[in-house]
Amino acid sequence: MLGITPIIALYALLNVELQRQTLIFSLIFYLFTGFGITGGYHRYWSHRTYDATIPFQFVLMLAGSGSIQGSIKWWSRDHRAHHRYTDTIKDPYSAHRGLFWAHIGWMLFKKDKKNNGKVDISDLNSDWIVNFQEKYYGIIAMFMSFGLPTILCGLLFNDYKGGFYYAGVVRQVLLHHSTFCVNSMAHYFGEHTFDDNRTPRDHFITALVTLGEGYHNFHHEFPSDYRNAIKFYQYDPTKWIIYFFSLFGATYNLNEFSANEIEKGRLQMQQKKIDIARSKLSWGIPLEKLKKITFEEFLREVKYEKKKLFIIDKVIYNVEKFLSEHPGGKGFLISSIGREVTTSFNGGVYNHSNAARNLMSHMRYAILDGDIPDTHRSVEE
Ligand code: HEM
Repeated sequence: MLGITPIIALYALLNVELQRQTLIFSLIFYLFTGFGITGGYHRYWSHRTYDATIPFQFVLMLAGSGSIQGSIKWWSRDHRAHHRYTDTIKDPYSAHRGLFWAHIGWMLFKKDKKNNGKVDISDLNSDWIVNFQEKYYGIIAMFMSFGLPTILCGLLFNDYKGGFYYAGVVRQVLLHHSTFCVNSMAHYFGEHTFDDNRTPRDHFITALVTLGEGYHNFHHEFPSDYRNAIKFYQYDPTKWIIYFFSLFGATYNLNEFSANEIEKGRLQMQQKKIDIARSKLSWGIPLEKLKKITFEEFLREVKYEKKKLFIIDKVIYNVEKFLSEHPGGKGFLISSIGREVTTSFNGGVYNHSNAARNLMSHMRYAILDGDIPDTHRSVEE
């Protein structure tokens, strides 16, 4: 199927006329069958992120079958393994095996069965809709993917041929690759919003292509949430549709992860990024690594060794190289040498900016050991 349908789709694009009504129908049918995968196979059966009435589940099953992506049981089993063993050899579509493998290679090449990650699918085994679909999968999938669109376009617009080729084959090929992008693009492009230990990423473009599944970093962190992005305006039509049907009771118990925990994860990741950026900058010699000298030793160095030192907040600074660069003028610094000038620095003379305080860290010389006689403290001018 993966190899034949793209060739038929290409033939259709080059040879079969596309009517306007058939195009519109194909788009709607694309959304319908796509939602069968994102809202059905994925968020309902694989992750149980919400509950749904039996008729709604049945429609989800039919819609998902129409995308020809295997049975619910097969799809969800592999998907649970993907979550449990993300990026490892037991992950069926591990992104560590390359973009092509994650996108489609994992279905084209034979896999070693001993690498199949074990997951619990007891709930799927006891789900009668899942079992019904498993039993009649071939016939349901063929009818939903090709039969139904052909019949409907034929009866509605007298376009059986367009219905088969465009609403059937072309739609199905596009939908395949849209879903496959969740395993490939969503693990390669975008932001690690909540966790950067594994490959899933958040990206708006991937969300556009995949009916909202592109906020994949969020999804891997909070897979039990029915949403893939928490802000109502973030592009996730699957979330909107599930919510819309909850207004009529067709879906219910929509699970949302604790907002507090989501925010914690986001902030921790931001902190991690800040820490990495910080570590690339020079912040001066850390205070704990400075030598300690007494006030008498400090005075001796100033008097006999002619060092240009002064004290601010118990830290001794050497401003020798800074004298002529000081934006406030050389005079203020020279008159501060051999003194404790905390008050002057913090507003007594001038309240320095954050930039000045950062700059100052590069002039650290020593830590003051003990107290300072009052006669050597800051002056107010
Ligand atoms: C290592 C220590 C010091 C550093 C790195 C430093 C740095 C600076 C910098 C960057 C400015 C520009 C304005 C700003 O960014 O806030 C400035 C302005 C100034 N500083 Fe300092 N300063 C130091 C110590 C002192 C001391 C001890 C005094 C006074 C006793 C002083 C007095 C002034 C004055 C009066 C201005 C000018 C304000 C103006 O007219 O705009 N500074 N300093």
